[in-house]
Amino acid sequence: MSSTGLPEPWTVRFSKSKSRQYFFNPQTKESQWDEPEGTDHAALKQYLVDHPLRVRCLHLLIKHKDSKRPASHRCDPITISKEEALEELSVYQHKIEQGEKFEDLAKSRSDCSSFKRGGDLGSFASGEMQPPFEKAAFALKVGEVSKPVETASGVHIIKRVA
Ligand SMILES: O=C(N[C@H](Cc1nc2ccccc2[nH]1)C(=O)O)c1cc2ccccc2s1
Repeated sequence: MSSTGLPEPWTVRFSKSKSRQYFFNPQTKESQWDEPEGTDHAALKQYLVDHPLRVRCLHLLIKHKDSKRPASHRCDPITISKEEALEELSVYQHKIEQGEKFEDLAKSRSDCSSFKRGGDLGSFASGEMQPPFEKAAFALKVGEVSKPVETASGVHIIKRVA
């Protein structure tokens, strides 16, 4: 039995088209919706808590002059340095720690087009977002807020919501 609770060599994956998890056997190339015979259901449940297949996050992005797309609905072009962006982000980090609503802060300040949705990026799987963002997002527990995360887009605070 592997740490997944599934009998070897079965793995658990996520079907985007059907928006649900499925099970895949890399040896036989079989795939199926139902848990394979002999699955330890409690162990699989815990595994998926510790290794979510997808997460849903809000984020607040502050871009800087070296961002890969230094443009924003808020102002063009973006001229602040990365250090200034990090300085400003720490102000928002403090506001969040003081209980201000993440969505409101993202709506008013984020340079990502997701600002319209309170910074909501929807749910995503591994491989869909820039690696530093993915690493930080998947390390969060539901409800947790990250420390500043740097990507090619700028500097972010991430809140995992699911
Ligand atoms: O890449 C996007 N927006 C970029 C900025 C950006 N770069 C990111 C990098 C990682 C995660 C989110 C990110 N947002 C932009 O507006 O210049 C996305 C916008 C949206 C909007 C809704 C859902 C997903 C996404 S991903």
